Amino acid sequence: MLVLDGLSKRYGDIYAVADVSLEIPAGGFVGIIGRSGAGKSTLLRMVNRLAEPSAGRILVDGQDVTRLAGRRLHCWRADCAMIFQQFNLVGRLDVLTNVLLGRLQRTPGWRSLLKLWTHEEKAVALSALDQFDIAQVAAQRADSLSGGQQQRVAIARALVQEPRIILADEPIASLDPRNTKTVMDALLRINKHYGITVLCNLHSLDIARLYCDRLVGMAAGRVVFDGAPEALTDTVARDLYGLEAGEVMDAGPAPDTLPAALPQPVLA
Ligand SMILES: Nc1ncnc2c1ncn2[C@@H]1O[C@H](COP(=O)(O)OP(=O)(O)OP(=O)(O)O)[C@@H](O)[C@H]1O
Repeated sequence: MLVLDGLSKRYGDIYAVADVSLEIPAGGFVGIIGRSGAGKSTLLRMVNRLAEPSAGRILVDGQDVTRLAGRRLHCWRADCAMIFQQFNLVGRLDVLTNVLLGRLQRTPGWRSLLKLWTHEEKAVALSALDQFDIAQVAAQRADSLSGGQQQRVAIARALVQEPRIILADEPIASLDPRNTKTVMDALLRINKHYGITVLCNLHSLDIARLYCDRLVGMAAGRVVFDGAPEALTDTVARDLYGLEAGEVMDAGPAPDTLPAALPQPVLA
């Protein structure tokens, strides 16, 4: 169980995140939604301490990760795999090596320094690529792949990290609809097949409703909605997004009719 307890982050006079309290049981697929500047990225970045909270606590199975330092903080960061909008691969390295980089924090120091991977590690990395249908590009340079392929490599890298939580910050923001579906399906597979908790910032409300089992709506740093996707009515969504509502919502069909118009998630 991940518990955010009165979590805040202040930049000067601005509260990017203000007094957020959430309980997230292991194994959930939680979508964090809200308009630009609502505090979604800052919230995610506090979970793995890329951003230091100004107040509040983060508890994981009762352990206060806001107080961790040194090796224990390093271990916590290894438990949280991050997926970014811009993939964050090393473009000049081949795909397999990029995936193996996910093992760095779990590899003894001298081997990680020399980037000496065992046969078993390479097999695991290849198998991760295979799960997302991209094993055939393992030897290619990462920067030669399409955006959707690169994001699947990033997800494979996250998987070999053996995380407890995946923090995905707008993972589909730069992808077309077909790649959006492939990448969201990959995240869903990791969540359902391996039971890894996924916290995912999403701009598209329709995608969030389709893939997540819980939505957390943020506005001005605060949580203003927390519930099942079905509970998020169009009226609440319009309040949440204000002027951006037209961009993130379909023309208004009820959630139970949305899947017909959207790509269906695929669980392999
Ligand atoms: N390093 C920083 N320094 C100063 N202000 C910041 C910093 N990071 C975020 N903020 C501010 O905090 C608020 C929340 O930003 P955040 O990026 O968390 O929102 P968001 O919901 O993820 O938005 P977007 O969808 O546009 O990324 C914004 O007002 C932003 O300008």
